[in-house]
Amino acid sequence: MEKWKRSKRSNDRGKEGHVRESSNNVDVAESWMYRRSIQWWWRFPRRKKILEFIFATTEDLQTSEDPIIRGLSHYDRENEVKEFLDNKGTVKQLANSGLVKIPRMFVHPPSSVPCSTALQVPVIDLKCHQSDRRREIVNEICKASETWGMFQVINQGIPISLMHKMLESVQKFHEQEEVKLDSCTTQNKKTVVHYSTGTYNRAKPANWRDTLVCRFTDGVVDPGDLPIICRDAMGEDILSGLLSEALGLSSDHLTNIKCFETPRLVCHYYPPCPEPQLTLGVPEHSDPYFQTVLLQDNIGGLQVLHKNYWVSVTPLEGALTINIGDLMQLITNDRFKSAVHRVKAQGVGPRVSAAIFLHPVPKNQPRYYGPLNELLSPNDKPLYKETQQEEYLACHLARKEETCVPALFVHPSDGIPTASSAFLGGIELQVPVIDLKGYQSDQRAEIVDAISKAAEKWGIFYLVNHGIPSSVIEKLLDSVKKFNEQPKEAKIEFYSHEFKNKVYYYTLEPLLGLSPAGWKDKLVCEFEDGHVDHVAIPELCR
Ligand SMILES: O=C(O)CCC(=O)C(=O)O
Ligand SMILES: [Fe+2]
Repeated sequence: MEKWKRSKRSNDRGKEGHVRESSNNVDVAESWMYRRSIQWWWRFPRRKKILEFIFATTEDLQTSEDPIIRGLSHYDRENEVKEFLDNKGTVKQLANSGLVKIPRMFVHPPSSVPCSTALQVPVIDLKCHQSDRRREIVNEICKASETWGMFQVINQGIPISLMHKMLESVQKFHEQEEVKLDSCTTQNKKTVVHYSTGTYNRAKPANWRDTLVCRFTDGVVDPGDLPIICRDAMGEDILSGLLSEALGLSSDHLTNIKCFETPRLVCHYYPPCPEPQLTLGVPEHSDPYFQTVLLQDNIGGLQVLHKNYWVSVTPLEGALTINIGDLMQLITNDRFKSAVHRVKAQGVGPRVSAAIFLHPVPKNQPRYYGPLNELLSPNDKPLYKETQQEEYLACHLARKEETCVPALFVHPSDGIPTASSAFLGGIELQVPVIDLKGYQSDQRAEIVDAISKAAEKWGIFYLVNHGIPSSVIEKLLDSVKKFNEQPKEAKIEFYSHEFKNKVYYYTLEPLLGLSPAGWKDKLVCEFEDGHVDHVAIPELCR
């Protein structure tokens, strides 16, 4: 499962991530590097960001309206979190305080994926689903689940007045004079209700929303525990039948294997945000369950990733949004796609939504799910091993933790595995080590032979006994470290993208281009004519 997630993301990014320069006006008198730097510098407006970043004061960074610049500013997160929690700890409370700049902890890195208004999430009319239109509806659901992983349904039989009532009650809950966090965490045998505005003890950006979660732990849902709209189970019986048929299975198949056994109700409240371009209500994710049924109000903000574009799920009166989850993708062996989606913060609102996540059987009766045999033809390989929900969830959460690197630095995966053992399939995988001892005497022929082989096969090798004292090597590494660890002010005199200089220090070079940033800062000292200009070198490194 982990594998597909990574490659899926990286493919998406890869498509737009690698734009190469073409240099048609070749002037042989100029060095390639210099020409390229000039082209970059003038061609892309992102050079402005570099200038802003270099010359910014801490205050400029902290108040910039640019998410890249603001996101690079340092801040005392612990203090911000404390202040937020001391001040009642809800985003609604924060929004109501009249602030014009959002706290730094809410700043999310910008997405490198563009938005599209040309594409439209499918809308499927379920009217007459039990009669002559059923075949047509099943086909539409099948196509939408295979290509989008998300669609809206209308005429599913739930009265619009009930939908409004549900959203109103969510709004009322969140707008209570004082929502007491502790008293909301009630626990009885059947239901756990948990009110939260997020987890702040991680380095990840905080989300611009408050959330109420109701979990029905043992799978036995007491209708009295549920808001009225959920008592109709959001029409999930209808959908379960239609989805089963869309897969060519009998209509009770998904119900029989208990895909939708345990619902979890999540009620979100997204207050209006003074800087909506800097934050997110829900960051990019897929739902790690079988299916989600979502009711949203008319504010908008939900977006789904499709063909490498963010596409808005336009609010439609009386519609429910159906979202295929990871486990559905797993049992259909990738036929149905789990939708990657996010919720953008809005300047207006509040926005209110209620989602029902459909899980399989509860924790105390674990059940394993793998690609369904019924869906595998003799030539199909199951793409996933069997897993149970808890195991999958743990994996999903761990993966979420990994991805807190700003989008600017995310590189597409090359898909090449790393050989962690020295032997792979019986072949020795170790970079050659060549001992230079005796290179001027009897060992010379042997050494030359080893170098020739290593150069042909590997293109890289270690040298030992090369005559450079280890104290010199240590000193060099130490000076590199010391140079980089100096305060910004000490390094700024070397900061340059003019590759004509003999010594230059730079970082974030891709702000000039379109490829992802490297996780490094770089000091370059060029001695083209073999003449080392000591004065040009930073003192620490001489
Ligand atoms: O509020 C929404 O529109 C979507 C929320 C969501 O994606 C989630 O809770 O997983
Ligand atoms: Fe979601």
